[in-house]
Amino acid sequence: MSSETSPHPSGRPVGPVDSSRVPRYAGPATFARLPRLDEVGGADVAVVGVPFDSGVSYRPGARFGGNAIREASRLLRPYNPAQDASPFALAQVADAGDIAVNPFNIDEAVETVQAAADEILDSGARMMTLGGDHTIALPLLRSVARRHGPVALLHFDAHLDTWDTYFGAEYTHGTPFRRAVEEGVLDTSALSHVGTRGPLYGKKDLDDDEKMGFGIVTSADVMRRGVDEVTDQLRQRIGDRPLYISIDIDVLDPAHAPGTGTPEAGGLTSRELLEILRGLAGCRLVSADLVEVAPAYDHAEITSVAASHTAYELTTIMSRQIAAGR
Ligand SMILES: N=C(N)NCCCC(=O)O
Ligand SMILES: [Zn+2]
Ligand SMILES: [Zn+2]
Repeated sequence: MSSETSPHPSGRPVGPVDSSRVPRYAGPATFARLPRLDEVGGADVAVVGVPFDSGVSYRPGARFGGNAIREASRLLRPYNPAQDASPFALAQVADAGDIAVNPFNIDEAVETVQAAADEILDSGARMMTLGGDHTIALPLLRSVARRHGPVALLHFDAHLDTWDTYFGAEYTHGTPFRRAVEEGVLDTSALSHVGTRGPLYGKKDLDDDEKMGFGIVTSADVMRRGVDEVTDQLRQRIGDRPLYISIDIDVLDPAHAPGTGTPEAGGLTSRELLEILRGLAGCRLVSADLVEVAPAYDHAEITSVAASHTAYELTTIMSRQIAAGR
């Protein structure tokens, strides 16, 4: 397969396969048709799949999310006009494959994800994870905090995911951010949920969440106040802190993302999500995850296409930061 840019030893990043020469539906899928990490030796941004969904409370299937996003990402192109940037020319972005996580033992899976993330971050790369359920945000945040100290968090989700336990279990997809606050891996002066909606177990859910330091921009706030105002507010809260963005695809309305495990009506449009992300382009984004894509419930790749574009905006933000030396 031919590549658009020359190999890394020449000093220039290896870009995606040229889709004007090799049909975009040909060959095994990597994210955005980028090279595999082992083909380029090292990366500035490592895209990595996390095939894990043993922490879910309802529909399973997010273990298949990473590969569905890779398949849908075949249609991404190398220039991002919304951010006026060619993300894969500004930095070496590569597909690092999947982390081999134990589906039968959540504690072990959490450790495996953390160890794999440590290895990626220790190489100096930023990390964009694809797939998995929201349980994995905890080990990813532990790893990011080990490198950067407590980070600002922007959490896009229908749900708070700051609940305490399910069936007595501490590590589930509904509890990662409570654990993260307890463990001190988050900068509690800069925590925001975006897109929150839907029924809760009780008002205490919100009281607990506020005590942990979270601010909430609900899905209805985005609709009423508009993308620009909301994004300004988020940007101010983040400031120059190292930032982690965690995106649960169920932040989107089920019309925009049916392929997910715990859908809630009344969510963001994919246009709103993409525009909010673009408005965060100047932020010091150190790593990000995109979770809860469950392809078995998807139709016509609606969810995985939205997810692939979301990951594209995130990798563009990271590449621009790298090119700017931040
Ligand atoms: N989709 C995520 N991450 N969490 C949803 C948990 C909602 C619940 O079962 O109560
Ligand atoms: Zn959710
Ligand atoms: Zn979630």
